[in-house]
Amino acid sequence: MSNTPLVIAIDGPAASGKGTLARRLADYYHLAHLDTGLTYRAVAHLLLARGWPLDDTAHAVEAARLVDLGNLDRSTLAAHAVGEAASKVAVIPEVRRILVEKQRAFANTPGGAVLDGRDIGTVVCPNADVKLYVTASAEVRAKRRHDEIEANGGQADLGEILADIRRRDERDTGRADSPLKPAVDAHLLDTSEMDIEAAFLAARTIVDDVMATRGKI
Ligand SMILES: Nc1ncnc2c1ncn2[C@@H]1O[C@H](COP(=O)(O)OP(=O)(O)OP(=O)(O)O)[C@@H](O)[C@H]1O
Ligand SMILES: Nc1ccn([C@@H]2O[C@H](COP(=O)(O)O)[C@@H](O)[C@H]2O)c(=O)n1
Repeated sequence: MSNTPLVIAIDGPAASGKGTLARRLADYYHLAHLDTGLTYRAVAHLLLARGWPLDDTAHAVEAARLVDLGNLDRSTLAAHAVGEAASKVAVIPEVRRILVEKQRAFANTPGGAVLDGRDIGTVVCPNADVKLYVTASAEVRAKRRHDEIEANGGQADLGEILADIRRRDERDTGRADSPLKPAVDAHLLDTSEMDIEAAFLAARTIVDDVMATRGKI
């Protein structure tokens, strides 16, 4: 087995299950994990908290510089409205440049890392050892997000969530800078008909196969 640190890049649309897979894979292969969506959420959260417009580049840049990867509070940033706002600040190239620099530094964690987001395989870690593009139909993703909100004691309307997911997909795939798309060398994983365990097993099989081919395991 080689000592080269393993870097796994996971991309995909909202609620596709990439975060769940990233956490499971990081745990299994003993790698550090970064949910890069939280970095865009942190910028949006700061703008919202200070009452600054989401398209105000100067303030968004200031907020991006303040993002501390060691201090991303998932519970504060998880709110649906913050996710929506994040996809608006994510279109600002200057914000992306600052956050991508921080994400790349994380990817260089000595023991290896898993990063999940929208542009990890294409922009942040183009040389990642393994790239996964995790997807599922918009209907399946909306149902998963709906069930997640209800399981956490919230109330959710499936139709509204589906509309939000479609809007977010459009914004993420349609922006000029670093749009969401599979890297040419990404392995596609459609989890529409897989539960979490099946998706994890499929992802592990891909990682193990790639690493075996490259002589790293
Ligand atoms: N294969 C699966 N089958 C059923 N439920 C799943 C599956 N994968 C993930 N989930 C559930 O779907 C919800 C969304 O998953 P997750 O948060 O991992 O998605 P995500 O792609 O990281 O979303 P976002 O980009 O919005 O953060 C969670 O409640 C998770 O438990
Ligand atoms: N690498 C990334 C990660 C996220 N974004 C944007 O942030 C929004 C929120 O992300 P979540 O994964 O937490 O839902 C997302 O809709 C993207 O617009 C990004 O651009 N690049």
